[in-house]
Amino acid sequence: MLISPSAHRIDPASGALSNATGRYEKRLAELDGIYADAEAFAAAVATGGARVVYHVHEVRPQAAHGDLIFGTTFMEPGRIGDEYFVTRGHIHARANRPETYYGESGEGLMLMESPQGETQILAIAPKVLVYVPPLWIHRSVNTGAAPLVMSFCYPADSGQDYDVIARSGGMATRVVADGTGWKAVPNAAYRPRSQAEIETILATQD
Ligand SMILES: O=P(O)(O)OC[C@H]1O[C@](O)(CO)[C@@H](O)[C@@H]1O
Ligand SMILES: [Fe+2]
Repeated sequence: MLISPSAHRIDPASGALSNATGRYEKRLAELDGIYADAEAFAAAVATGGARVVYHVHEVRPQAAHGDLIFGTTFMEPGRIGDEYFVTRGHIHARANRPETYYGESGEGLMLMESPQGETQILAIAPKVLVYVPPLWIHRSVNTGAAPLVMSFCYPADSGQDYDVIARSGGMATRVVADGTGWKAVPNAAYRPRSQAEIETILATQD
C-alpha cells in the first residue's frame, strides 16, 4: 500500500505544522537534573513548574525502516541561573541514525557530543541547516531573547536514548550567559564514558 504524498505548512514564529500526526510538550518540572544550578531550578519550578518550555509537532507516516519523521521544535527563551534553556538531549536509540535541523526563527545552538566526549557546537538561525551526523549526542540550546523554532527530519526507526546523558552526569559542556552573549563551560559533574560503552555505541550498524 502506497502512502499518499503530503505537504505541510510551517509557521516560523509558532512552530505550528499543518496536518501534524503528533504533538508533545515538555514542562519545566519534567526537566529535573538537567541544569547545574539545582537551587535556581527548584526556585523556577516553585513559581512556574507547569509552564511548557518546549514543544514538538511531528509527522510520523509509519515506523518502518526507510521512512522519515519530521516536524518542528519550539523552545521558549530563558535560563536556569546563568544556563540557557535546553532540550533534554539524546543519542538515537539506533545510534547511527543522523538528523537535520533547520532554523525557522530565533537563534540558538546545536550542542553535540561524540561518544568519546568531544564537544561540537554549531549556531542555528533562520535559513541555517545543521546536520547532526550518526553517533552524535545532540541537544538544542536557545541562546536568544525570543523563541527558537527549528524544523527537523530523521529516520523513522531512530528512537531516542536519553539515559546516555544521565549516565555521564550530563553532557560534557554547558552553555551559559556571558555578558551579552554565550560561552561554553565544562560541566563539573561530567563522567566520561567507559571504553566499553564507547565501543558499544560505535559498533552500531544497520
Ligand atoms: O527529544 P528531546 O531531546 O527532548 O528534544 C526534542 C527534539 O528532538 C527530537 O526528539 C528529534 O530527535 C525532536 O522531537 C525534537 O527536535
Ligand atoms: Fe534526535
